[in-house]
Order: sequence, then structure tokens, then C-alpha cells
Amino acid sequence: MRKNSLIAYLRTKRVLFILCGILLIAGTLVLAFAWSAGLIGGRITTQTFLKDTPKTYPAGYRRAHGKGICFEGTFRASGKGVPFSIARVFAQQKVPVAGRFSLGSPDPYAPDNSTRTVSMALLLTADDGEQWRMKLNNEPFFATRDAEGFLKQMEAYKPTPATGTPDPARVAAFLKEYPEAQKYVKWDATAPWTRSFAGAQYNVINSFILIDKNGKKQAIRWSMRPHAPFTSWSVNQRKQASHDFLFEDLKKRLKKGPLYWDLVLTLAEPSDPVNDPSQVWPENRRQIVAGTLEVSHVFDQTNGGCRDVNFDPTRVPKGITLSDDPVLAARAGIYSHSHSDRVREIGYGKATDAVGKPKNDNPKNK
Ligand code: HEM
Repeated sequence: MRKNSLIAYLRTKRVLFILCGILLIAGTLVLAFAWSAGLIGGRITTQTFLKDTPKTYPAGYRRAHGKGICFEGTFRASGKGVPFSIARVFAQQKVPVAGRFSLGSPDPYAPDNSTRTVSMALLLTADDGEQWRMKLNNEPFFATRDAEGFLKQMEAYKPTPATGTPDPARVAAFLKEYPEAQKYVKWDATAPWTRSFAGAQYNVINSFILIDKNGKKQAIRWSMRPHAPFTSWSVNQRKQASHDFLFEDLKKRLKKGPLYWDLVLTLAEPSDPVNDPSQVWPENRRQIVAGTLEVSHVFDQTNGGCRDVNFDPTRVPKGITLSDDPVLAARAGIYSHSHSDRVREIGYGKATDAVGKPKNDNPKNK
């Protein structure tokens, strides 16, 4: 081989070698992105939690807790939270609150007797500009120790087409993998259903950490405890209840005057699990009433207000931080996706009912 053609040959080899290297790196990056987006390898991402929901109802609605009503109110701090946290909300006399009551069902047209889950979402804005957002349910605990368990629970309890009921073998396999969910199943089967938003206690379920002025940390959970007494309905009363019974009841009560809930902080002992929302803490834990929420009036969610808010529970003010509860961490991403999807649908004019236009007038939105 002559010298020139040898050099040309080696150059071609080098170019090929470099090209292969570039392709290998690019391929690896594409695969890594696809894996992290959950497109290959069956990895669970925040999108996995939302994949089934958008087609079941019109655009612009929350992917869960679709039926809701906005409210405004005021939080009055008692001052008893101040020794535990520098968050301004614990000291400020009057904190404005924007909120939302909802049903757990994703369907914005669900009848009020179709689910036992009722919820309260809050956004407190203190005078130092710090916000505290939260979502609370009337359930006292989460079914599973992690968010993947929630997906598996949904899957296991899906009715089979043949019988219209869940497959007992799938349920048994789920309960074997997540034995802690037995507690939730029992609660779900036996606890009375609330007959009013006003008398329900709303629980944060995940754990958070308070930080005081010396940097000392205290793990907590909290509840909004109603001043109105809890009322439940019999199975018959529930069956016969009107479609919007709970929302109508709320409006009627508010015509007579405001409704109140105490913000009750429960302080963890060092032995209490803060990273597992399926585990309740012993009943004798110290509790502090850090203030009282007054709800003064409600208004339709189609008119804005709470409609476009993401009550992301990981948006906490200075003086409160997140625990390492994996369900809390997973929720942030799920809520962000649900929020950006629905707000995008509204922004691009795809939503009709969600923004108060005639119901289902655009078949593309179904
Ligand atoms: C892995 C578990 C969970 C999943 C997949 C999930 C999913 C969702 C989704 C997609 C939304 C709609 C969010 C939006 O568009 O703004 C939502 C709302 C909500 N979630 Fe969850 N959630 C989970 C756990 C929880 C827990 C533990 C609680 C109770 C503490 C909770 C309470 C709520 C409430 C109250 C709302 C309605 C908030 C509002 O009115 O804007 N969720 N959830």
C-alpha cells in the first residue's frame, strides 16, 4: 500500500471510529431520556398516575377531585404554633385564605353520594409574602406506604368485565404485597360517610417538619377539625340523596353564617414514622390548636379563583419543610402535571364546561 492511500485509509477508519462513538453517546442519551420519561423499561413516572384519566371527562378539569367549589376565608393564628415554627402564619392575626372543597372522584359531574372522600384545599398567604398550600382529605391515613402502592391498589380493585367486581386473586396479591392496606380496606368498609362538608375533619396524612427560631425541628401532621358536629347518613339516606346534596348543604349553611375549623397540629415523638403515611401515630400525641379557619363564602369554580390553582402540598413557607415521605414527594410531580395539563387545555380554548361554557358543546373535548 502506498503511503498516501495508507493515510487516507487510516483517516477513514478514524472518522468511522469517531462517528461510531458519537452515535453510541447519542443513542445512550436518547435511551436514558426515554427511560427517565417512562417511555421504555416500564418505569413509573408522574405521568403513569395520570395516563388513564384525561379521556373520561371534558378538558380543563382536575385529573382527580374534579367536582369542587371555591371558597374564601380567613385564618386566625392562636400564637401556639410560634414556639415550634418561624412561619409567619403561626403569628399573624388574620391570614387571607383561598380554598376549595371537593369530592374525591375525578368526574366533575359525580353525584355527591358516589364517593366517601371529601376534601379541603387551602392556600394561605402571610404578610411576608410566604405561601402555605395544602390538600387535605377526610381519610385518616393513606392505604399504602408508597405511591406505587396506590397504582397497584387501583389496578387490583378495578372491576373485571366478566363480573363487574374486582378479581379476588388480584386483590389478595395486592394485600400480600401491601399488608398495611388491610387497615384502609377495613376503614373504608366500616367508617361512616360524612353527610356534610361542614362537619368533616380534613387530614394532611403526610408528615412535615416545623423549624423554630433556633433551627430545632419537630415532625408534625395536622388536621382541620370542624366546629360543626359530624353527621353521617344511613345507606338508605345516602342512596336517596340528591345529586348535589353536599354542595347544596354547604351553600345553605354558609347563608346562615361562616363555618369554622381548628388547625390542630399533632407533634410526633421520635419513634413515630414520618416517612410512611399508612401508619397512624398513637392517639396520645401532643396536639396544639395553632389557629382557626373561618370560611365565609363559596363561589363556582368555573369563574376562576381556585379553578386554576395548584394547591401543591410541597409549597410550604419558611419555617416548615417536607419530610422524607415518598408519597408526598410523588404528589408534587403528579399535581404539577395535572395542573399544567388542565391549564393548558383552558389556555388553548379546548375547555368548555370547565370555564362555564355550555356543557359538552365540543365533542373533541370528550
Ligand atoms: C399517589 C397518591 C395520589 C395521587 C396519584 C393523587 C392524584 C391527584 C390529582 C391528579 C389531583 C388533581 C390535582 C390538580 O389538578 O390540581 C389531586 C387532587 C387532590 N388530592 Fe391527590 N393524589 C394522591 C394522594 C393524595 C393524598 C395523600 C391526599 C390527602 C392528603 C390527597 C388530596 C388531594 C386533594 C384534597 C385534591 C384536590 C385539591 C384541589 O381542590 O385542588 N391526594 N390528587
